[in-house]
Amino acid sequence: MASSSSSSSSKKRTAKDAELDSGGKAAKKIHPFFTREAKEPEQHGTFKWLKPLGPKSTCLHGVNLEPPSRSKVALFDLDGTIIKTSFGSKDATWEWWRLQVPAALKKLHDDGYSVVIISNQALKAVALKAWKEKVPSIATSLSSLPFRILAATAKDYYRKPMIGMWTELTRIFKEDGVEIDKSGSFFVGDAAGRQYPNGKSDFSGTDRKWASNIGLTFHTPEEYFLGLPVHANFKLEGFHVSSLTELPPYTPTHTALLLDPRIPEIVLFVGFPSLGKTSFYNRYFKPADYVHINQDILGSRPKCIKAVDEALNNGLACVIDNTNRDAATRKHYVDLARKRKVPIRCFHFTGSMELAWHNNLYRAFNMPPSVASNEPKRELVPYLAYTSYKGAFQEPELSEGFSEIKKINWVFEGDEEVRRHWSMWHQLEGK
Ligand SMILES: Nc1ncnc2c1ncn2[C@@H]1O[C@H](COP(=O)(O)OP(=O)(O)OP(=O)(O)O)[C@@H](O)[C@H]1O
Repeated sequence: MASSSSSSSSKKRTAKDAELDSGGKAAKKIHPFFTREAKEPEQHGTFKWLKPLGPKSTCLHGVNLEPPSRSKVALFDLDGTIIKTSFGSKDATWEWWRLQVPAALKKLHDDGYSVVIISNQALKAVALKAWKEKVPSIATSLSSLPFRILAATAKDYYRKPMIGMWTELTRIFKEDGVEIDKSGSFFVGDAAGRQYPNGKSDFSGTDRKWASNIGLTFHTPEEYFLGLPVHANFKLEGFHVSSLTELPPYTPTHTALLLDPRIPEIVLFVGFPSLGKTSFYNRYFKPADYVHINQDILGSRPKCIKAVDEALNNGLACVIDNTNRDAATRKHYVDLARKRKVPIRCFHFTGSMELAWHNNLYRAFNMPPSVASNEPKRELVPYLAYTSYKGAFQEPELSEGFSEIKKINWVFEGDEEVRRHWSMWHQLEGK
């Protein structure tokens, strides 16, 4: 089935598939550079690169001297904050962002803070190699300052504004018996979404989003190092769940979700990947013993059709939980319903592509343990699956042979902790 072919592979993604990033492009594979170095710490003067973190070693981890784990943490972005931006440069030269920076960092250490640098560095291998040489050279200039650095080298869970580097940091501190005091800690970064009177704006708002996701006080470098007034005019771009309007869970039409009296029928779902179709099935149809038909699980459309046929033979109703994006795909099931003389209802999940992509990132990277322990582990579905759904989508129509089309709206379900995670900024690239 064309519509679900992209999502169908998603439940069985291999590690290779999972390296696809948003935009459907092949993500940077982990360069052998990382795997070679992973074994031994690399010592450069007082600085050493430790074993990279994460299942795919995509989070570089280094320390200058022996940084103490303290409950108050002063966190800094690197490029455009501690040093002048030289992003992607292939040489290891650098300059302080402003001359005040080293003394300010030293003072924080003396005042009882842990100093930690948090950086996005999804660079090509040559630039990354230069960058890895640059950090020890910065450390040499800060030789008496113990600090820790974490750097996300891929477009994954570690990349700001995703909170992976924070999760690792809290874990490292916990191993030292230290709970980070969020209210006494702060983050300084230049990617603040600032809008300027001349019409220009910051290249992104990623640092401010990261602080907001975690609940940390945020400062720009100008505010923190130079004492300039707070720059209040900022705009964070991209999808945030606060933009969703509240809607009823489904359109009131002539039938309830479950038919009364219950008869064998086909319920066919239509909607972007990760828009909550399976969750909806589990919540409403599973308890009513509807058979779950899913091409990701069964492997092919003929197998789905066979399974539907068998369910109907046994007097059961079933749900086709695929993306079913176009009329040609849906026709296979409409024809089967006609042949078996049972009704077929279409449930169209109307949430946007932005919401679906957001849920995809949430599901792959940011579900709280209470949800993750109840759902199968799912890799990130490539962005291409969303754009191809959108490109080929045909609005379902009664004339296709449905007895009813019900619109299913997104309604958040979950407790405060689930909402906290789901409401974070989820983004792998762009603004
Ligand atoms: N109503 C909801 N409230 C909160 N979270 C939800 C809700 N529905 C789904 N989710 C979460 O969104 C993510 C995607 O949901 P789900 O896996 O059900 O989507 P799907 O449409 O079946 O995806 P696919 O087509 O890729 O199989 C999951 O992590 C799920 O926990």
